[in-house]
Amino acid sequence: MRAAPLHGTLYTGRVIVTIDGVAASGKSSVASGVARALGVPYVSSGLLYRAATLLALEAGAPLDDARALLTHLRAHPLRLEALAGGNRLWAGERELTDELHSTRVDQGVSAVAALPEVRAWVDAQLRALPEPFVAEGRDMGTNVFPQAGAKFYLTASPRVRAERRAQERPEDVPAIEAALIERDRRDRVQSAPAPDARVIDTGPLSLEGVIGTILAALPARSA
Ligand SMILES: Nc1ncnc2c1ncn2[C@@H]1O[C@H](COP(=O)(O)OP(=O)(O)O)[C@@H](O)[C@H]1O
Ligand SMILES: Nc1ccn([C@@H]2O[C@H](COP(=O)(O)OP(=O)(O)O)[C@@H](O)[C@H]2O)c(=O)n1
Repeated sequence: MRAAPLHGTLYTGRVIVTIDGVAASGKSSVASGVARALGVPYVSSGLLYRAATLLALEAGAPLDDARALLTHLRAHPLRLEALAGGNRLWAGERELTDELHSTRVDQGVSAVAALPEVRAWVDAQLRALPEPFVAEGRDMGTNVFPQAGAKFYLTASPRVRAERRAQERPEDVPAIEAALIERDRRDRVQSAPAPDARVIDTGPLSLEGVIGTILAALPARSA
């Protein structure tokens, strides 16, 4: 059953929406907008993979060495602050948020995210967060929160995504597009729409249009 948008309504007690999708498809911007409309936080799972990658790069640890990475993560506990307006990521007293979207983290993160031990570690962090929230990433609707009441998967062409990302990165559009295509390839194993997810091509839509499409598609209580 389709129901009216729920602006301002506070759901209680469970994960209500998962928003997965390819790189730079709009997941965090859309998740933030949906979460604010619903009056709940959103959770950016990619920040945990990015933080693990940054710490490994800083330590000079090989990005395919799961044991070294987990030792490092245990020594530097990470904390995801799931604010509706924008997530923040801390390692102890140090805030990492502004360092997590660099080109070197972009390039390394898929290798770190491919390690099953790291994925299990991230999943445990996410499942420990207090519900309700909107969760965004690659496998929120498939692996981490399969019980979610409403699931979405965002796509857009590589060129559209690169043009958007070019507003946020120092590289030019063709370089960003090539890097996005490569990251999509490396992420393919951990990124597929859940069978019950609604796929939305964000290319022809505005940010507000995507948020509105999701809000309009939510069931009355995400039951
Ligand atoms: N129609 C749209 N849908 C989603 N994001 C859009 C749209 N148009 C522009 N954007 C912009 O695209 C950029 C990338 O979005 P972001 O939320 O960072 O994506 P992701 O979390 O998937 O990497 C942001 O600057 C966002 O505002
Ligand atoms: N649930 C998730 C979220 C992110 N990731 C990994 O983390 C990387 C960064 O994700 P992100 O959502 O922060 O960044 P964008 O891909 O949106 O730029 C992805 O390229 C994946 O390798 C994942 O494997 N599973």
